[in-house]
Amino acid sequence: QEFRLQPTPQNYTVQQDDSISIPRQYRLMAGNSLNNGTALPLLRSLMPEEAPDAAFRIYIGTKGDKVVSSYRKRIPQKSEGYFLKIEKDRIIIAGADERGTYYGVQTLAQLLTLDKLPLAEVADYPDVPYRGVVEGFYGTPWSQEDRIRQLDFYGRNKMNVYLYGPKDDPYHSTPHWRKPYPAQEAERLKQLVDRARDNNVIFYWAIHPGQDIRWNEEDRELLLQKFESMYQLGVRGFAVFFDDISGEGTKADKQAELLNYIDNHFVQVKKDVAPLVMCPTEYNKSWTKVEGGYLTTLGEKLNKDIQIMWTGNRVIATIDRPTLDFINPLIKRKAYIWWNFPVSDYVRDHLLMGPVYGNGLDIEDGMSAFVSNPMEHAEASKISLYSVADYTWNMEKFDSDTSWRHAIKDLMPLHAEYLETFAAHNSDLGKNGHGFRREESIRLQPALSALLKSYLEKGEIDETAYNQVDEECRKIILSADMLLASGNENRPLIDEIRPWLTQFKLVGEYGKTVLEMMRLPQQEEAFLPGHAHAQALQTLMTDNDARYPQGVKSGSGQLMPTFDALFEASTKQYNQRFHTALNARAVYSPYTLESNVQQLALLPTQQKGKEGSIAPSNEVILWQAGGSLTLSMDRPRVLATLRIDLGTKEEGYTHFRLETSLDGKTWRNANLQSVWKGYTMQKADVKGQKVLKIRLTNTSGSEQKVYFKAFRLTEQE
Ligand SMILES: CC(=O)N[C@H]1CNC[C@@H](O)[C@@H](O)[C@@H]1O
Repeated sequence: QEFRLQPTPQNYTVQQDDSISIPRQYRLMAGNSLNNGTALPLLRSLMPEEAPDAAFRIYIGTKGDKVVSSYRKRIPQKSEGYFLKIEKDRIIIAGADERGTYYGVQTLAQLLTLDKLPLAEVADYPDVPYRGVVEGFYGTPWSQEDRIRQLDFYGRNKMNVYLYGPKDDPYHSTPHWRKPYPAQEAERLKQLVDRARDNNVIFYWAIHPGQDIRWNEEDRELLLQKFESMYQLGVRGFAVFFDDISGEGTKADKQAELLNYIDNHFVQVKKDVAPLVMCPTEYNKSWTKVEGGYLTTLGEKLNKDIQIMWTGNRVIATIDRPTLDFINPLIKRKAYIWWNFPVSDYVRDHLLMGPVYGNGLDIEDGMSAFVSNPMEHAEASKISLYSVADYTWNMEKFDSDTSWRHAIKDLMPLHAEYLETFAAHNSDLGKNGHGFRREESIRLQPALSALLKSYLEKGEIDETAYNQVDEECRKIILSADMLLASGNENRPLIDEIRPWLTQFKLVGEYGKTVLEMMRLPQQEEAFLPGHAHAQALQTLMTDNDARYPQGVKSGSGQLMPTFDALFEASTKQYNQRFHTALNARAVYSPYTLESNVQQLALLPTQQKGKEGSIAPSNEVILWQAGGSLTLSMDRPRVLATLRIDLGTKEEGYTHFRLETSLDGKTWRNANLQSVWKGYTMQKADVKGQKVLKIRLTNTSGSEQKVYFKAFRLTEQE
């Protein structure tokens, strides 16, 4: 693929017919303003040979430095803007500010990867003021090495903020947000803060106190002391997240009072701290009752420089002009977008490796920030993050597919074609509680549907489509093997996605086996081995790695549904022809969920062996009075255990009634016994009971706010 600068610059011209060889030595003319910045160290790391008498010169400085005064008018008048010019005997890098100058050097770094330096002129600046990542997901927090690599990646891609807020860090959230980090963790955080500075990234440390904060002076002082301890580690950006909580901590006026206090007595006092950021409890439109006044209270009371985060019209949503036209007037400032993609903590059996698309290309003026909440798989998230960097720097010129392909090449240049095959078929989320879906297997979709359509409707094989799908299955198997054997090119990535690569290969083999079956439903003997092999592959694809209790899904959007449908159709044909009863069901979940509780209705059910479950939800569930959830079996089954965790203490369960039924008409109570304290995990005494349905109803007469952390059953052997 052709060379491109990343992110796409606002203005970039090259003299086509000319270039210079990269100077071995150069005389550096640097402005004083850069003395303790990171632009010079970066430049020196790229071009090591400084020589006072060298003919070639590099002029580098920020607006106001004498050394670049003659280029002053060429510097874009925009925060973090820069002017870069390569001439025969000199390079000029002039920034609107220190970070702009640093970005000019990052752009030069990319040009230096070419064999010869083009006589280029770049006048560049970012569209969105704050661009980057919020590590804000549930699940295994990123490791120290993950974060170091991420910060270097943000520097190269001109992202300027990283917000540290992993939900499962006990010192970020309940129970230890009031306590300073133990020495070892503190030291690691200090390393990250230093690495962020090297990459000109503002390191924000976020606190998530809302689940148990008390609105009193003691907690306020404890929170400020915690911020002070982080400031001592070098942190210069602070955030308070009030998402996914219920109870006292959700009050807007109290939240505003606390934030203003922090702003007035900490942020404004320190003078070298970035604007305070907060995540509201009502952080998306589907949960907001405007007349309730939560958002307007924040909009009116919060100091104007405090940033307010927003995930869009729903928890997981793309961002467009109507989204911003709704929220900005309410909060009386530009929303600080928290984009919940490619986060996968609600679909942990999937990887989200597809293109970044669906956000408006004309909304740069409507937001103060756009930060992505990524997957717990740091390296794999870089495909999306590369494109988020591209999109937020130059929105109008953003091209989703071009950016996606370059993101893949950036991640694994030597294996890009194989990683692209893998990523193309691992992008949809599958059925999920948020109803958010993505395109998958886009290029193969026409062949998949043509193959299926002709086979189902006419029992015929569309040879063109057949050959395309067959060829793709070959590429899938090859890609999986090539990536698994790719050695040190990007070992951290392969370590993260290895279970999905193994699964991906099985999907390819399953596809080939099903394609062979399609040719044989009239052959009494020859059909059988293929059918048996297909079933073996189905077993291997569902009983995958015990280390991934949440399961591992690959190609679930298009490939697997097509292959399963073809497996069923060919087997049904065979059974009709030879009056046999071969199993013709490929994918089979014996459990179905029905609910009139909006946030539960779409949750997928899972089965692994004798265990059945409803996928948990991360957010607080607004469970209306009389609302119920019913899990139905395909036939009566004998239960061993049922575990339900609503994340509430003992008394919370008194608001609910659990019932079982054998026929869906007559119901009997199953009472809930507590099995351990803390977040009470509940067990229902259904041992040995044969049931067809299980129903959980809010019988309290009023709306209940609970979590939905677990709903798991086991059947008797
Ligand atoms: C503001 C927000 O989205 N908070 C939560 C809850 N919503 C999305 C989840 O997947 C989490 O990753 C996220 O941390």
